[in-house]
Amino acid sequence: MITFNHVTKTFGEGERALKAVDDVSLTVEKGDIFGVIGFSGAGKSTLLRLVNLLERPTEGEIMVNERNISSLSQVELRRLRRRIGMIFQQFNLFNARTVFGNVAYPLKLAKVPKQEIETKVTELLQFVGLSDKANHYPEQLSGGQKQRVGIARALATSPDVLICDEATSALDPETTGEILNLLKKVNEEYHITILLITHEMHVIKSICNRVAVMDNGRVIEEGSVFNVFSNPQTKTAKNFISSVLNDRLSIKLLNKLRTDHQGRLFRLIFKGDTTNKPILSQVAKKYNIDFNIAYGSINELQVHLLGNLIVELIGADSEINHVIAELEQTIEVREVLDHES
Ligand SMILES: Nc1ncnc2c1ncn2[C@@H]1O[C@H](COP(=O)(O)OP(=O)(O)OP(=O)(O)O)[C@@H](O)[C@H]1O
Repeated sequence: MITFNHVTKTFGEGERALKAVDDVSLTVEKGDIFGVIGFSGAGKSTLLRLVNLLERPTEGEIMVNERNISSLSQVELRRLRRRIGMIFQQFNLFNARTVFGNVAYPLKLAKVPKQEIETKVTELLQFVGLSDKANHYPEQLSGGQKQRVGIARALATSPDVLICDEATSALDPETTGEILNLLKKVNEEYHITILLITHEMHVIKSICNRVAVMDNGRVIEEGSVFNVFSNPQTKTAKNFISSVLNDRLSIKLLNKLRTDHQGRLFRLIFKGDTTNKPILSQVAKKYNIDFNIAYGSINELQVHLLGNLIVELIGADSEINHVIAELEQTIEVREVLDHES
């Protein structure tokens, strides 16, 4: 649906040239909720702005619905922009227009007949839960309500894609949850593909099925949320992920575990089906060793579970080695050393 093919965006020239987006290739499939995560300055906003040509790529091509958007005429570009709704961190509502007027605005621009506008806006306000606020002005609304108006307005032209620029960053955690649920509903009920950028991993964990991690303009990791979360390759991805999975130990806790547990410590990672099998107790019985659970966490990632246990294995070294070899056939096992990378 959206493909970036070796896309680079350079700002400035000569010594001052800066590659905000650097040789990015990725594909957002129809139906995805695709999240791009990165620290401030990683290039996320620029990447998003390239999709509707608010920025033009310096190199590479961007395909939307199999058409290279750089070759579109002005008329085609306007049509494309109607197929791509956008919502913003600061909502960008018109303060002088009512909630109804804000949502109706893109339809008025498209010269849709008045009666149709009335029907569409009424439907959308009901969808976002703001039917009773139609005649209110933005300043009378909470942040979450403003973002609901932003979402209704973005949906007015019945887009195929919704792009979200840090849509929940200005909201408190509870309201963030409500807006994320609403975005999921947009994806499921209106079948709209969503491309979002965020610096908060819990946003990715809550609603995305695919994720790309950006650093210094480059995509350094990309894949299904489950695969990237359960097997991150880069330090940046590991840091983002541990912030939500709660699976890394602080040095302080690790030292305490070392003092409390004299045996060897192992981290066991259970993915998918292995989370509900008594793998550990079966192997421990077979080799006559004891185990002590020192730490554990379990996370739900879409329909999959990802479990993390740190266990102390107590017994003869030769038996422990057998246990590890057998566990490794079904789950991931790592000995916990003095610090974890
Ligand atoms: N119009 C511009 N002119 C010059 N440099 C720019 C321009 N827009 C962005 N940049 C630079 O490109 C880099 C990437 O910026 P971008 O806003 O895309 O990052 P980001 O990941 O979205 O960060 P943030 O979350 O802080 O917005 C930054 O170094 C930024 O200063």
